[in-house]
Formats: sequence, C-alpha cells, structure tokens
Amino acid sequence: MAAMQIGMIGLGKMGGNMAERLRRAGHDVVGYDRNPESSDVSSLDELVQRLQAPRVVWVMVPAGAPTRATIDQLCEALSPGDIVVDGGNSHYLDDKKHADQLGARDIGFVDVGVSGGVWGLQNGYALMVGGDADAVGRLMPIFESLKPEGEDGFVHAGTVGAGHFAKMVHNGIEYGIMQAFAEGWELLEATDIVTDVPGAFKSWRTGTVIRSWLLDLLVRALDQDPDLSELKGYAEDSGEGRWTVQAAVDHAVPLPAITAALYARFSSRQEDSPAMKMVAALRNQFGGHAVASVEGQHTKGADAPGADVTPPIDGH
Ligand SMILES: NC(=O)C1=CN([C@@H]2O[C@H](COP(=O)(O)OP(=O)(O)OC[C@H]3O[C@@H](n4cnc5c(N)ncnc54)[C@H](O)[C@@H]3O)[C@@H](O)[C@H]2O)C=CC1
Ligand SMILES: O=C(CO)[C@H](O)[C@H](O)COP(=O)(O)O
Repeated sequence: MAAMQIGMIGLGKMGGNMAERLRRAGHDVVGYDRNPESSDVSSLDELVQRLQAPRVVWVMVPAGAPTRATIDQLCEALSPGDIVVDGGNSHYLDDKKHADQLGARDIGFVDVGVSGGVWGLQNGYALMVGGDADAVGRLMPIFESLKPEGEDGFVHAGTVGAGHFAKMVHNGIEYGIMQAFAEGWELLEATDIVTDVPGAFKSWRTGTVIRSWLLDLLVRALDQDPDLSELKGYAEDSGEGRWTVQAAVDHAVPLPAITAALYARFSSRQEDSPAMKMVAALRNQFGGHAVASVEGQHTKGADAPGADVTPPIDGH
C-alpha cells in the first residue's frame, strides 16, 4: 500500500493515536493542535504550507463549533483538488453543508465515523465512510492503515453524510448495550443471590450470547474497582445518542431501548427528581400515600384522611 502524506488537525485521545498509527505504517503525518505541546506546526496555515498538493487534511477535533471553525479555515487555506476528511463525531446533517462549502472551491469532502477509542492505536479503528467514490479511492491507503487487520472494520457506507449516520447509529446501539449491562450489574449487586458478581461477568466472556468487547471492558473496570465505589453514578453524553433518537423521531422509527438508555444518562445528572416529587405529591393527594420528606423521613400527608406508610408489595 502506497505511503501518503496527510495533515492531522486535533491530536488528542483520538487524533494523536491515529497520527501515530499512520506514522508506524509509513505515512508522512504533519500534526496540528491548538495545544502547542502536541503540535508539529504553530498554525493551521503552516500545516497547509507543509503539505504538498493535492493535500489530504483529516480533522479530528470536537464536533460542532470547533469542527465547523476548522473547516471554515481550511476552506480558505486549501486549494482545488485537496480533500478534507471529518473524522470526528459530527452530526450527519453538517456533512452536506461542509461538502457544499468546500465543493464550491473544488475541495473534496469525506465524512468518516471512527470507532475504537483509546484502544485504536493497537487494535485499529473501525471506519464508516461517506463520500464520492473518487475521493474515497484516493484515501484508501490511509483507511487501510487505520483500520483493524482483516476483512472487517471498514465500510464505504454511501454518499456524504452516510459515514456519520452509520457512526451515529453505532453509538446509539452502544448506549443500549451499555445500559443493559449496567442494569444487569445493578440487579446482581442489589441481591445476595449471586455471591461472585464479577465472576459471573467473567464467566460470560466465553461461549455466551452476550460475549463482547464491552463485556470485556466491564470485567476490566470491575478488576480495577470491584464495586465501582470510586465512581459517582453520573454519565455525560456528547451528542450521538440524542441525534439517534432525534433521527428515529424524524423517521417514526421506534427505538425504546436506545431512548431509555439516553434518558437514564439524563436522570443520572439529577441530585433529585422533580418529576418523582410530583408523582409522590400526587399519590399523597389522591391516596393519602406516604411521602419521603427532604429530611429523609416518611411523613403522612397533612390533609389526607388516613394517610400512612405504603405496605410492602407482594410480588407473587
Ligand atoms: N474518544 C473517543 O472514544 C472517540 C472520539 N471521537 C471523536 O473524535 C473527535 C476527537 O475526540 P478526542 O480525541 O476524544 O477529543 P480530545 O479532547 O482528546 O482531543 C481533541 C483535540 O483537539 C484539539 N482542538 C480542539 N479544537 C481545536 C482547533 N480548533 N484546532 C486545533 N486543535 C483543536 C484539542 O486541543 C485536543 O487536543 C471528537 O469529534 C470525538 O467526538 C470519535 C470516536 C471515539
Ligand atoms: O464515539 C465514541 C465511542 O464509540 C466516543 O467515545 C463517544 O464520545 C461516545 O459517546 P458519548 O460521549 O455520548 O457516550
């Protein structure tokens, strides 16, 4: 596979390792990051000057405003025949705008959904590519070096936007799988029935229907902190999950599992649940059911006749 020259913008957890994987494969990589400590050049303009035309520049910065600003700058600095690759987790609807903006100057655009996280340097990166066949063909030596060894780990998913749409759905699935593992773990931990919870997860790594890399990573996390006591039950999201749900609404496709997983993250960020306060207040209003006060005590409803503590639920 022919060695190429490529500019990499954004040398963080992803771009830094991707640049290193490309260098190990023999490519000439010039990296630019706004953080001078990790950058090979002092500005985006210097990066462009260091590259020989026709240039390839891979953008690997946070999605949204940083990616848009970088593509605006590249549109000014690059020349006809060059190609810009957006490998960040950008919204798929941004891709058409970027392709049109760059295309007006005869600069090509390819969107790539990248998966592999901080393990990609050693394992390779799965790539989901959107763009026209000529541009994608020119980039194949780069893709071949980034992807994992073997047949899988690469798809030319369609025209511009298809790469990021595929990655968005991938991440939606990621939300659902993680949530299912997390809920299973909570149930096992909440009961005394299985006495070796980490052992149960370990045993599932081989031969089971649910063996997977996420399961391997779950086992690794429990090895490091067996009951996750060092963590708070708080999970951020960076956009892909909500965009998956938004796309599902736009196309009237039911995604109950992925949607629930997204909402579970929102719930994790609440110290208390305003909605559940209202549910408690309404139960108290109509049924005189006990509520938990902010002091943590169960109290009777002030005006409800005969309000008392809810009896235990008999599940059988
Ligand atoms: N971390 C992950 O597991 C994955 C991340 N991604 C996506 O890859 C992109 C990069 O993510 P990470 O490397 O994890 O983030 P990061 O925060 O580790 O790195 C981002 C880098 O971009 C630099 N940067 C930000 N704005 C810049 C600008 N205008 N010009 C030059 N450099 C700039 C920052 O200084 C930083 O070094 C994001 O779009 C992210 O959503 C995609 C797949 C997996
Ligand atoms: O793309 C990824 C993994 O495939 C990134 O790690 C992404 O940040 C995960 O999404 P979120 O931050 O919403 O959990």
